[in-house]
Amino acid sequence: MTAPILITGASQRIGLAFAKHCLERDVPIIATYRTHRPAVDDLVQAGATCLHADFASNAGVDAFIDTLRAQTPTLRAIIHNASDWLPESPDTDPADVMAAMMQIHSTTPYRINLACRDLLENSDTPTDIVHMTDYVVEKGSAKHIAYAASKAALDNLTLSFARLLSPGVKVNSIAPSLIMFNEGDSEAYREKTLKKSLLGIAPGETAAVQTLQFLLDNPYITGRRIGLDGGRNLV
Ligand SMILES: NC(=O)C1=CN([C@@H]2O[C@H](COP(=O)(O)OP(=O)(O)OC[C@H]3O[C@@H](n4cnc5c(N)ncnc54)[C@H](OP(=O)(O)O)[C@@H]3O)[C@@H](O)[C@H]2O)C=CC1
Ligand SMILES: Nc1nc2c(c(=O)[nH]1)N=C([C@H](O)[C@@H](O)CO)CN2
Repeated sequence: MTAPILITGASQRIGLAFAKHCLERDVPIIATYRTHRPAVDDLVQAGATCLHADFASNAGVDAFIDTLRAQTPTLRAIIHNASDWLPESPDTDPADVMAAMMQIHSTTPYRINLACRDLLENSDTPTDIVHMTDYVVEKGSAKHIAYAASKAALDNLTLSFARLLSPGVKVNSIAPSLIMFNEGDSEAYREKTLKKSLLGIAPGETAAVQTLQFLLDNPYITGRRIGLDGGRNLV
């Protein structure tokens, strides 16, 4: 029986694309969703186990962990993909922005990794944790300060968990910059953002899926950050 891959935040965009990619390769998937979309029903139809989870509170994280552990005795990988891209705003208390960003991007992966390490270690072949971070861990962000700090915390979790879980579990980050736009992004924003990298494109979900698969397939990379950013660091 092939151990399943857990991917969080898989009801849309990159998470959904990776879940579909795995199912097409007959790799079992446990996908979390917060919002029930038709895509969740499609994943179930395709054979995925879809679990509702809201990681905004520790109670929600712990309830998910209990459900996950009742679902499977082993995992092939954990992909921490769930994320909110919250900007600072005059309407929001900065303390609330920081708390929300740290909760989803740092506390949630931290608690799940510690509580579920045995599901990864119960394997006679290498297993993986992948943290989806962001290029801004290198540079910060003037408009998403708490978001960037929380992704930098996640980037650092990669180093600690790589040390803690070696040699059985590889732990890496993927640090994307623009992968895909959001509905409603203006033409002006799109034009400005495309110019931020050398390659000047929004590659789409496939670029992230390819990078995830590369890490799962590679037996000799751990504790590393893979920049998926079109050369943004050189602009
Ligand atoms: N898209 C891009 O260009 C870039 C993406 N990244 C990173 O790559 C990853 C994937 O990006 P993308 O696909 O755009 O991500 P999304 O913005 O689409 O978010 C992924 C999912 O996270 C889920 N989520 C958010 N908050 C919570 C919560 N409190 N509890 C449970 N689930 C939650 C949402 O669930 P639901 O919809 O079900 O409510 C959402 O579908 C993210 O970590 C992102 O930060 C980094 C740089 C660029
Ligand atoms: N959870 C999300 N994080 C991020 C998103 C997103 O849509 N959801 N988008 C970006 C931008 O594409 C940014 O990289 C453009 O410079 C960043 N993070």
